[in-house]
Amino acid sequence: MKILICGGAGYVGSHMVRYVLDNGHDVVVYDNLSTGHRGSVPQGVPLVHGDIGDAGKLARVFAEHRFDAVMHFCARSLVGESVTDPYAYYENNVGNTISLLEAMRHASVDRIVFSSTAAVFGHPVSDTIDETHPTVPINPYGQSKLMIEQVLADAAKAYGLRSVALRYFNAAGASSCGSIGEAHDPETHLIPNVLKAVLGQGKGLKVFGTDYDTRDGTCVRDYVHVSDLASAHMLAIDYMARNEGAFTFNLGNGEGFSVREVIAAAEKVTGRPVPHEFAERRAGDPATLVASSQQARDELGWQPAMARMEDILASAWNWHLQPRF
Ligand SMILES: NC(=O)c1ccc[n+]([C@@H]2O[C@H](COP(=O)([O-])OP(=O)(O)OC[C@H]3O[C@@H](n4cnc5c(N)ncnc54)[C@H](O)[C@@H]3O)[C@@H](O)[C@H]2O)c1
Ligand SMILES: O=c1ccn([C@@H]2O[C@H](COP(=O)(O)OP(=O)(O)O[C@H]3O[C@H](CO)[C@H](O)[C@H](O)[C@H]3O)[C@@H](O)[C@H]2O)c(=O)[nH]1
Repeated sequence: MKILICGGAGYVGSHMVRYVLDNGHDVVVYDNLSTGHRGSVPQGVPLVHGDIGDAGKLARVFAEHRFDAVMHFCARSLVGESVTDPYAYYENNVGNTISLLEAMRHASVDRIVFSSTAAVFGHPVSDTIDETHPTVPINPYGQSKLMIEQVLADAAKAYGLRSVALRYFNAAGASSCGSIGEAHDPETHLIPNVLKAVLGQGKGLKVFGTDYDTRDGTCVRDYVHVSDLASAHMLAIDYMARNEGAFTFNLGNGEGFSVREVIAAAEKVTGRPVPHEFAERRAGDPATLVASSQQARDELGWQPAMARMEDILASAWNWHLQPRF
């Protein structure tokens, strides 16, 4: 197969590129490098430096290659920024995604895997979140992703588009070879900030909130390894070959870790203390987000291989010791 990976220079996308290549398929990366890195795209993989909002450039790429499917990782994805600058989020995550979908339609490419998020659910009403959980996003980021899930459902009916929206919980970890990892600037995610604190990098780790209704007062999240997210995308491509329509799956390991537990596990894995201080709650953080991924296991045949927190942290630590870009 030949797959167009939009956002393939970013964190999750660059792990996807390697996974697709390792499985013997061809890849073209399309990325505007707004948050991605040229250096994270492997040598020899075509990288088109372009924006998915640029209909002309997209049309040329679709005319030049015959793609079997698209994987779409492009987004703005900072929850706080989405609250202060919602236009930018709706423009990129909704408007530009529709431009990509239009380009696919014109080129008769009818399969897409879309990066959705646990942020579509808002405040959970059950201990674990499955696909039947209500979707009531509490910020424009989550809302923008939910809007595209709706667009994909409508496009299935109107144009016969096949799609799988994968709602990742908290993506984490790095490639086993240590060549790529999580390199956002600014970095807002917990695990990289914990490991930077170990290394004395960054502004110092702050634990946002200690008065949540959780076992130790800090927020609980379900961390899922990037390579397991990648395997789910390949399974989603297989799934679309067998099934017509628009589908959504939740991707997590079904186990929650509090911020304090992540810090403790990082101290164990690195053998070093994690300097940190306690701070006010961060706006827009639900207390607990834990997935039920039974549907992904049953229907996609998904089996996470790096589900243990120690393994996730060890892979991230390996990269943080020698970040390449
Ligand atoms: N990281 C997580 O924990 C997480 C969790 C849930 C969902 N997601 C979603 O997964 C996807 C990937 O996340 P990530 O952490 O790898 O983000 P990232 O910022 O590292 O990667 C996004 C990539 O898309 C590119 N991009 C953005 N807008 C573009 C545009 N208009 N045209 C072309 N390229 C564009 C960026 O340059 C970057 O390379 C996003 O859609 C995000 O919302 C991430
Ligand atoms: O320096 C930090 C960073 C994070 N946290 C806490 O650690 C937990 C995890 O925070 P992350 O920023 O790592 O991830 P989020 O849970 O905020 O993830 C949200 O944003 C992601 C995209 O950035 C995904 O879309 C995801 O689905 C969505 O829930 C939160 O309780 C947060 O308050 C800290 O205490 N200190």
